[in-house]
Amino acid sequence: MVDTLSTNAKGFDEHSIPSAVENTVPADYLKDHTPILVIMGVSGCGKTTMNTHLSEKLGWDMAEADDFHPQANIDKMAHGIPLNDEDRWPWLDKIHDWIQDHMDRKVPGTVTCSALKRAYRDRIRMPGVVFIHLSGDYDSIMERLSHRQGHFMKPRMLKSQFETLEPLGKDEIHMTIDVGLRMAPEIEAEEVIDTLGLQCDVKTHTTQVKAERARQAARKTEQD
Ligand SMILES: Nc1ncnc2c1ncn2[C@@H]1O[C@H](COP(=O)(O)OP(=O)(O)OP(=O)(O)O)[C@@H](O)[C@H]1O
Ligand SMILES: O=C(O)[C@H](O)[C@@H](O)[C@H](O)[C@H](O)CO
Repeated sequence: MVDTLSTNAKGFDEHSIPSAVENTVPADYLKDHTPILVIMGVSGCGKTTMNTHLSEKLGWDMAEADDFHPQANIDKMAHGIPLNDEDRWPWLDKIHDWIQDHMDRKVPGTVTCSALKRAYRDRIRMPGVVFIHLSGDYDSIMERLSHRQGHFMKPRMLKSQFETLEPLGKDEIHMTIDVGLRMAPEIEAEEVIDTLGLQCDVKTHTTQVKAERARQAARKTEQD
C-alpha cells in the first residue's frame, strides 16, 4: 500500500482539544488498513462536493454512489418517491463490491453513499472503512440544497431523507463534519485530511500548483 498516512493522525483522544469535528477513528487504525472513506449523509449535504475536493487533494480512486443506482431508482427519486430498503440493497451491494475490490488490491479511495441506516452501513462496513458524515439540521442542509440546480433529487425529498437517517453510534468508525459551521468546501476537505492525518498526493499537488501558476501567469499577461 502507498504510504498515505503521516505520523500526526489525530486518533480519538478524550483529552484532545475540541474541534469542529467528532472523531471516533482509533489512532493507527488507518496505518493498519487500506483507507476507504465513505462520504455519507442526507441528499444535498455536500457528499459529491467533498468527494471532488478530497480526490483532488489526495489523488485517490473515487466513485459516486449515484453511478451505482439502476435507472429505475433514479427515475423513482426524480418523480419524488423515496427509495425503500428493497431498492437500496442491490445498490449497496455494488458499493460494497467497489470497496472490497479496492481493499483486495490495497488501493485507497473515496466513495459517496447516503448510508442513512445503520443496517446499510453494516452492508458496506469492513476494516479500513471510515464514514465521513456531513451532518447538519434540516435548515442547514436545505440552505445548501436550495442553491443546487438541475439535479434529479429535488429539495422536497429532504424530509424523507431525515426520517430515514439513523445517527452514527460511537462504536461506528467515523468522523463528522458539522454543516452548520458553514465551512467552505475545500476547508471541509482539509478538516478530513488533517483530522485523519492523511497525506496529500505530492504529484497531484504539484500538478495543481503548476496549473495555478500557469493560470496566474495567463491572467498577468492579459492584464499587461
Ligand atoms: N461547504 C459547502 N458550503 C456551501 N455549499 C456547499 C458546500 N458543499 C456543498 N455545497 C453545495 O450544496 C449543494 C449540494 O451539494 P452536493 O451535490 O455535493 O450534495 P450531495 O450530498 O452529493 O447530494 P446528493 O446526495 O443529492 O447527490 C450543491 O449546490 C453544492 O455546491
Ligand atoms: O439512499 C438514498 O435515498 C439515495 O441514495 C439518495 O441519497 C440519492 O442517491 C442521493 O441523495 C441523490 O444523489
